[in-house]
Amino acid sequence: MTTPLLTAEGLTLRFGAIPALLDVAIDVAEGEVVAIVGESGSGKTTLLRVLSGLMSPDAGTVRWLGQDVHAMGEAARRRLMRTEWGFVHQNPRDGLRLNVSAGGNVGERLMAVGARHYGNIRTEALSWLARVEVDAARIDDLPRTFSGGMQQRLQIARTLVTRPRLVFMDEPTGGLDVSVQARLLDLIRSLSRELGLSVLIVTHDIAAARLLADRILVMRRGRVVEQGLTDRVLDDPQHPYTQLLVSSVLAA
Ligand SMILES: Nc1ncnc2c1ncn2[C@@H]1O[C@H](COP(=O)(O)OP(=O)(O)OP(=O)(O)O)[C@@H](O)[C@H]1O
Repeated sequence: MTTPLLTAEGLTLRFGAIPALLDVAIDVAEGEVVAIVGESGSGKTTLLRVLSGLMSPDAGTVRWLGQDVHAMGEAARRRLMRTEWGFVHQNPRDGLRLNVSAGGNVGERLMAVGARHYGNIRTEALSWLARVEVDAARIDDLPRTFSGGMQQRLQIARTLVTRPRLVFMDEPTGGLDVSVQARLLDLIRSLSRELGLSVLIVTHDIAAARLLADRILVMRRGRVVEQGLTDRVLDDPQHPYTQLLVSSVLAA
């Protein structure tokens, strides 16, 4: 078995009386897509924030290649965010710079990891715009003139251009039209396979989890109530809550 890139155990975090995370364990292997599903308020976003070091747990550890994420210090964590990790936010405005051109949004990430040659940066930005199906003619336009789906595809290009090993995605298709969602999910699936990315995706959309994920974790009230290979969890759910979740999708 390959050594996991990210491992976490015993994660517990309370907001006052609210237990957002209770003894959560998770790991993500190289090239693996793991979906975290569950109802609103079950702790999915909090888990993503704790795993990516944005928030400290009351108890438990998170390790990246064996290194304690919460003990490594802000500078080292920021470096990880620029290099080996990527983050795709639900709202593209949280992941893009709206007053910078589309090409600039992609190019400045390359500059942040040391690229200096303007021609090469522009060529790479153009190639990434093509990969995420944004018309090359829009390279100098500001993202605010883009549709929601285009902004999200641009955010993906900006995130992936530096070839991270692990990408955290928080409801990346939330708030988009159904047809736009489907196209975006296909894009995420093909890029993650092509690049051998590890992805940790939070979603309340079971269909999205089925399409993308190798493994699923089901959360409820801060706990992981069930986890396993995607087909096993969705076709033969063991926990009553997962059964409810799956049957409510089938009934919809
Ligand atoms: N900063 C905070 N202060 C107080 N309570 C919080 C805070 N962040 C989250 N919570 C609470 O912790 C619990 C888990 O929230 P979280 O956002 O992680 O759930 P979620 O599964 O991501 O929900 P959603 O799908 O609606 O985004 C909820 O009860 C929420 O109200």
